[in-house]
Amino acid sequence: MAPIISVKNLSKTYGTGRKALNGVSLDIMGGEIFALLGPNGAGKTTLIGTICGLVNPTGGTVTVDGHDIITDYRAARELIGLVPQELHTDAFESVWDTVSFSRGLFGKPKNPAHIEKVLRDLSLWDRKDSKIITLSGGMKRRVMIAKALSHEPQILFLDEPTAGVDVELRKGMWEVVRALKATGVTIILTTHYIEEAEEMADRVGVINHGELILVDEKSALMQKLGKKQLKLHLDAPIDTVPPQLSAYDLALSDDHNKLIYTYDTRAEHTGITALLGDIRAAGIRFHDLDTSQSSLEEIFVSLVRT
Ligand SMILES: Nc1ncnc2c1ncn2[C@@H]1O[C@H](COP(=O)(O)OP(=O)(O)OP(=O)(O)O)[C@@H](O)[C@H]1O
Repeated sequence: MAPIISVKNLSKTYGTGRKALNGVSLDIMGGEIFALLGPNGAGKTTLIGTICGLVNPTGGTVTVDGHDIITDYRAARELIGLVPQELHTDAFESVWDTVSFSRGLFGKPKNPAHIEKVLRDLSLWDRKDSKIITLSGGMKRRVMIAKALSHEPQILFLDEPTAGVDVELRKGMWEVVRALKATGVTIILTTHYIEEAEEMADRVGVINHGELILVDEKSALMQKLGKKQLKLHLDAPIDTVPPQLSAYDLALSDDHNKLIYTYDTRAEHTGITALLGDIRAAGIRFHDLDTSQSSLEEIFVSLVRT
């Protein structure tokens, strides 16, 4: 199957000299949900903006369903719906009008049946006559999606769809995105939340300093990223990790008061039970323990290092 989006050796250097994309190549397959992960300033918005024709690349090519985004801009852009990070709609317009207007911007003839379907799919139908200003935050975000879907695109870009929303709303948004996938729309989303990528994506790409450092099936990536740490607070400091515990690859904190065990949350056996038994056998006592999950930021750092 040919990819619906094909990015080849894409580069972008802004007028300031800032290199935001450096030789990015990526194929997106029709019907998949692709999550683009990356720390602030990694180049996610620049990559999306370039594919959507909002940012001019300085090198490389992008085709959308075979249409070059520069030489065949209109055809490429028509296939794409973009939901930007910020909500900017006219607060005093009705839901129906604002979504219908978005369709008009693409020069598409009126199609009330499609607008109705989009609003129903996004659970906005009973608010179609409400002014945007009267809607909750979650509804406003769904209006942004409805606007992006108004011209019947095959591909939907969501830039940080759940940034700053509470857990409840985030879950609602995930359901909306899953339902859209079921209608055959290809979805590319950017996120800081590893949980979001884990919940939704078929594949995940990690971008850092303008380079795509990893693209993988979600399940494979989560295996690599799903590291947790167990910290044991010792009764008394120790000089070194005793040799009989060498199999666990333990680290000793700088103050020699804590033993740190890194394990894989998704492995069948974490090894914690055996470790605690062997620590006791080695005569080491501890009075407290805690666990922590590596943050996305830390994961990126470790990915970049390897
Ligand atoms: N219009 C611009 N002019 C100059 N530099 C820019 C411009 N837009 C972005 N940059 C720079 O390019 C780099 C990539 O920015 P980009 O917005 O693509 O990152 P991002 O991964 O989307 O970050 P965030 O998660 O903060 O949105 C950053 O260093 C940013 O400061």
